[in-house]
Amino acid sequence: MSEPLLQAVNLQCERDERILFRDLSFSVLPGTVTRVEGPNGSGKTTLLRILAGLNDAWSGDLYWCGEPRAGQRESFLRNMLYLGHRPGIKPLLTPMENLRALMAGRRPVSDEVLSRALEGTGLAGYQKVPCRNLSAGQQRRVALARLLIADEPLWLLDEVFTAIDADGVRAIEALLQQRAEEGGAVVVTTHHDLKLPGMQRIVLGGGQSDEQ
Ligand SMILES: Nc1ncnc2c1ncn2[C@@H]1O[C@H](COP(=O)(O)OP(=O)(O)OP(=O)(O)O)[C@@H](O)[C@H]1O
Repeated sequence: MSEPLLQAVNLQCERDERILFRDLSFSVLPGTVTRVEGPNGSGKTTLLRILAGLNDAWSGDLYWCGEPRAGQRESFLRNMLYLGHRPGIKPLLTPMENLRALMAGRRPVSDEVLSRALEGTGLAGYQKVPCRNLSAGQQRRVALARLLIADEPLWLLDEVFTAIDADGVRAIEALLQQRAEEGGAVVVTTHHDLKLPGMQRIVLGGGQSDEQ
């Protein structure tokens, strides 16, 4: 079996004197999609932010490619893509400008590639419209265009299906599956009834983790 990209051992997180999860252990293997599920407030976003390195209020161990993640910050950040539950785009900027900003500090990408990614998420003709004039779903699609130019093997995606129509949902599902088939790994929180072959589930809020 291949080595996990990410491994969590006995993770625990407490918020406002309430334990969100404890003894949470799982491995994120290359070629897999993992769905984090649970009711509102069960800690899905918190867990994803912990995995992404954006939340330090936890105990336990996290490993990146078999080594403690803390000692591999640079490699981890270079190879991980995190999309938060808000689209995280700037309303005054156009989709092109936003996508360019989302790629900043990563690698140079031509306008042609950015434009094709926006077209790929259904935003043809909107590349130069300020994002404040786009619908909620279109704004989400600006952020999702980032996935079409992502070469990071690990994707951590928080509620990316929010405000997306049925065709868009199918397109995202296909994208997640494709990333896994290419040898990457995806961890996604969602209330959407995501079902993919071999999908691993992490159930928060009193449930248990298993594999479908
Ligand atoms: N910045 C914060 N400071 C203190 N408590 C917080 C903070 N963010 C979230 N919490 C608390 O942590 C708990 C888990 O929140 P979290 O957003 O991780 O849940 P979730 O499972 O993603 O919920 P939802 O399905 O509603 O998105 C909640 O009880 C929330 O009140």
